[in-house]
This record gives sequence, structure tokens and C-alpha cells, in this order.
Amino acid sequence: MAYCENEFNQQLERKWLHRAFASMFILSLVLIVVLYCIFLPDLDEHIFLNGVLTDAINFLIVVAIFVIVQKANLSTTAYVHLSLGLTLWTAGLTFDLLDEILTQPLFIGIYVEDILRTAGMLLTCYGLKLTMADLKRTQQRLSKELTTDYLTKIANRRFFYQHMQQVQTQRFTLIIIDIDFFKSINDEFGHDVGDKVLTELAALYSKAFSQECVFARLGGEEFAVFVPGDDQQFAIELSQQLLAIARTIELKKQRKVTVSIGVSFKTANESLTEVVKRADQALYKAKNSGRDQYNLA
Ligand SMILES: Nc1nc2c(ncn2[C@@H]2O[C@H](COP(=O)(O)OP(=O)(O)OP(=O)(O)O)[C@@H](O)[C@H]2O)c(=O)[nH]1
Repeated sequence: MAYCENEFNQQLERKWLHRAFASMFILSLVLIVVLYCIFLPDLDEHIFLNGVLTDAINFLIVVAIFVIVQKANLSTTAYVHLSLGLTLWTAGLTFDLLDEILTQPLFIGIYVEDILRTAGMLLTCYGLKLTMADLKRTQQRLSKELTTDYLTKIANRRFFYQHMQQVQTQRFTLIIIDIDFFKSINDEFGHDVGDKVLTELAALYSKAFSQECVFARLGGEEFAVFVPGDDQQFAIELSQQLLAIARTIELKKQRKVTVSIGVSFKTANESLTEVVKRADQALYKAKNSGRDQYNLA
């Protein structure tokens, strides 16, 4: 609710900002033309069409960029810098354009026109830099979101499979962990307690692995660990440790959480599908043999 209100206020603020910049943009151009007409009433004597076409094209290009900026979804800081920069730049170009049609006082050509254009260009450049930085931040956030599990904040299935694909020429150990009777935990204690068990288990397991291991939530109540190498003894010790960690999570009514584990070792020419299938089969055996245990494929 608070989020929606905030979003609404931001949209309202942006709408007014748009109106203010559009009005300022149009007014500044009209003002320059009007001032010319006031101070140079004998237009006929001054009109000469020298290079007007290229200046008109330059003018129209910057006006088009201004319109694009008004429609773009930018951060407020980037939007303000770009709009202000383009307004000043266009004001400079208006003097430049009128200069081709009318004779203007020297000080306008030397100071006003160039100062406005240069200040406008600098502000626009800075606005572009801010826009690029915003874009980079958005890309980084989206790519993190794409590979992170929304609930436990550990890596998700997409990240895990991408990682296995990248290192599929190496030998590795795949451990699949599945919480036992998770449906009954949800049914008995509620979905929020189920969520808490998932986050707590993910946090405890994250601390148990070294940097080279990749730990992810595959979905539902299923987790997976990628361990480089195919050391069987290490896999057994790690699985025992994972079983013990799960039992430390205590639910109400003295009920403890347990997990079942399936382990497979990737051989040199084996496909990813095959190694995942063998780990799944090992997990299935651990479940069928009474749960709270591991099985090696
Ligand atoms: N709280 C919560 N529950 C989830 C989530 N994702 C899946 N579940 C539930 O997890 C349960 C999985 O149940 P089952 O596949 O029957 O497995 P199980 O009850 O653990 O039984 P076994 O695996 O055979 O021991 C389902 O009831 C899903 O609704 C989640 O993000 N949060």
C-alpha cells in the first residue's frame, strides 16, 4: 500500500516536472523570437537566408531529442539534467538559426548564443552520463534478480544449471537435498512457518560450504550443491554434516526438520541430464529407505 502511494506521488511529481520543462522549453524559444521582433522591427532589411537549412536541421534534431527525453523513463536527476541541458542548447540554436535570417547584435552572437549552447551541451553530456549509470545499475539489479531465489536469497535453478553447463567438462559432485514431509510442515504449522524453515535451512547451509561450491534452491523444498571434484569420502562427510544441520531446526511440538540427500559424481563423458537423473534416483532411494539419510549413485 505504502509502495503504491509512493509510486503514485512519484508519477504525479514527474507529470508536473514534464509540464514545467515542456512549458519552459517552448516559452524560451518563443521569447527569443519575440525579443528579436521587438528589437529588430525592420525585419525586411535584415532578412538573408544564408546557411539557414543546416541550422534548421540542427535545431530540429535537438528538439527531437528533447521530445524523446520527455517520453523516456529516466531517473529524476538524469531527466532534469537532460531537459535543462537540451533547453539551453535549443535556445542557443534558436539564436543561431535567427542569425541566419536576421542581423543580430554582436554580443548575442559572441556571448549569448555560444554560452547557451556550450552550457546546454555540457549539461546534456552530464545527463547522459547519469542515464548510462542508471542503466548499468538497472542491468546489474535485473541480472542479480534473474539468478537469485526470491525467498531464500541464495542462487536459483537458472544460475545453478548455467554454472553446471559452464564447467561440464570437469569432474564434479552433485548433491540434491530435499526436505522430508514438507507438505505436512505447511499443513500443520502454516505456510509462513514453511517459508521460515526454507530460509533458515538455506542460511545454515550457506555457511557450511566453501567458496568453490555452488549452493542453490532448485524450487519448492529442493536444494542442490555443486562440489568441484569427485572425492567420495568428502561427499559422504559433507552429506552427514548436512543431515545434522537440518536436525538443528526445531519446529513447535518438538518436531525436528529432516532432509534426504541424493549424491552423484559426474564422470568424464557423462551428460548433465544423466548426472542430474542419477542424483534424483539416489534421492528417491534415500526417501524410500526411510528418509533422514543420504544415498550415493
Ligand atoms: N511454505 C512453502 N511451501 C512450499 C514452497 N514451495 C513449495 N512448497 C510446498 O512444498 C510441498 C512439497 O510437498 P511434496 O512434494 O508432497 O513433498 P513432501 O511433503 O516434502 O514429501 P517428501 O518429499 O516425499 O518427503 C508442497 O505442499 C508445496 O506447496 C514455498 O516456497 N514455501
